[in-house]
Amino acid sequence: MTSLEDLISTWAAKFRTHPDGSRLPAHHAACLGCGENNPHGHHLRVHREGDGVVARHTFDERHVGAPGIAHGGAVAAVVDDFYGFLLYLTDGPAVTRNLVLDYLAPVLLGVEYELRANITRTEGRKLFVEATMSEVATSRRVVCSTALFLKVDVGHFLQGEPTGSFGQGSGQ
Ligand SMILES: CCCCCCCCCCCCCC(=O)SCCNC(=O)CCNC(=O)[C@H](O)C(C)(C)COP(=O)(O)OP(=O)(O)OC[C@H]1O[C@@H](n2cnc3c(N)ncnc32)[C@H](O)[C@@H]1OP(=O)(O)O
Repeated sequence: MTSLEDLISTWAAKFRTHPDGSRLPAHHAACLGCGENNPHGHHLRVHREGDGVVARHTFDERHVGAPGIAHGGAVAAVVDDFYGFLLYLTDGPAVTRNLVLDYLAPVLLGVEYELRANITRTEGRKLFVEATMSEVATSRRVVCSTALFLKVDVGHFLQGEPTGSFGQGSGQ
């Protein structure tokens, strides 16, 4: 199994190295939002677009809240993880301190949505970010969000105990 220290060394190398239009790497292979090896995960595929990030995502029966409608917590998880890709365009890791979502309309299962996010401003350790989620077919906006990320050093990530599948796979 890959150690957390190994993961940290590969993750730190991912900052500021991505050409415009390129696919951004997963946070790690077991990540709930984007990891290829997480059977409960959302398997987000995110690209850089200028100073922002963009992705398309479809929720399925694993994410159901009301019948046919994505659970609000699942939507928040996707938006939170999606923000985590903006960090690759900065100079180091940060974590979510504050996450705000406006659920403007139900997010429907089986419907494709486009997510977009960008950094609105930075103040020292603080990264203020915003995101939207819109239905691809109609451009109807269903979620808008703001969040505050705080830069941390890599020691922050040594607070947890890695579990069995942590770190396996390419993380792409
Ligand atoms: C490299 C390794 C990688 C490994 C894999 C990575 C995967 C990544 C996956 C990513 C997945 C997606 C992402 C995820 O899911 S990240 C997972 C979810 N997030 C967390 O677990 C974070 C938990 N929280 C903490 O650990 C601490 O609270 C942190 C470290 C964040 C800050 O604790 P710290 O003690 O350091 O900070 P502070 O309390 O002095 O505050 C600092 C400053 O901030 C200001 N402030 C606070 N709140 C607000 C507010 N609401 N509006 C405006 N300002 C606010 C505050 O006044 C102060 O300002 P100033 O007085 O300095 O001016």
